[in-house]
Amino acid sequence: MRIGLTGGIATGKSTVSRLLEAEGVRIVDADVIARNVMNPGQPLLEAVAKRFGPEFLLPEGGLDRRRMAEHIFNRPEEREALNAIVHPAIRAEIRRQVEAWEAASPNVIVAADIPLLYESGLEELYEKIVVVYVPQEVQRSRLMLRDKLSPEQADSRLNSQLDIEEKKHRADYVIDNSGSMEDTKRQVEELLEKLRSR
Ligand SMILES: CC(C)(COP(=O)(O)OP(=O)(O)OC[C@H]1O[C@@H](n2cnc3c(N)ncnc32)[C@H](O)[C@@H]1O)[C@@H](O)C(=O)NCCC(=O)NCCS
Ligand SMILES: Nc1ncnc2c1ncn2[C@@H]1O[C@H](COP(=O)(O)OP(=O)(O)OP(=O)(O)O)[C@@H](O)[C@H]1O
Repeated sequence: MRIGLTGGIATGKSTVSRLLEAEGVRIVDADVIARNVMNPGQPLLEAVAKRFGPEFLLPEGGLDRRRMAEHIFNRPEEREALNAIVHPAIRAEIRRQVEAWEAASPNVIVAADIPLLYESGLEELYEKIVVVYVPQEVQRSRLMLRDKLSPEQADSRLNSQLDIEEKKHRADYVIDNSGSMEDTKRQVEELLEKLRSR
């Protein structure tokens, strides 16, 4: 069974992924894949340098992530340009990993953790979609704290994504991660019970 796991930036997708993994769910992580397709030497980096300029690459050959983040999160057209270069490769690799887990064991539950699942129109690829939700104020303060961002930097990232309330509204299942870790863990267990009894 294929589950899409999404939410907004810093709502707790990785936290929920770890809880699911401890219960035997196989995880495919789009952020990790996105990083790997831009490791030094990866062909996509050439396309990035061609479109954005060589100053977006580090001397060691990898992507200058900080610089690219500053550049794209306030500029929708530039963000779209980066997405157009990297998203096809990310999608192909997500698919490859999901299929590999399924081929390895027939009854497995695979959860693909994809922050931009709705923004990229990937709903149809998953049987059920789980949204990890916190209210935007909680999201904003956890984001600033974790990534040491200014309020302006945090807001530009938040504004680059579909509103978390909209994602909650569209979800098949919602995990509310605004309470304690224990509370989230209980919800994850309940979710798995529902998924396994289907
Ligand atoms: C811009 C980059 C270099 C910034 O790197 P940085 O290390 O600061 O952030 P990181 O990759 O850990 O992403 C953190 C979060 O930002 C959000 N985010 C990242 N890219 C985007 C984007 N193109 N649009 C909207 N939100 C995004 C996601 O919620 C993600 O979980 C990097 O995010 C990137 O390469 N983005 C393009 C690929 C992408 O879309 N990745 C996210 C989904 S697969
Ligand atoms: N229930 C909770 N209570 C308090 N803090 C939490 C809780 N869940 C997660 N956090 C913290 O909030 C931050 C965001 O969580 P996490 O990294 O899991 O989010 P994410 O959705 O995976 O983020 P991203 O989209 O950037 O990958 C982290 O610093 C995490 O430690």
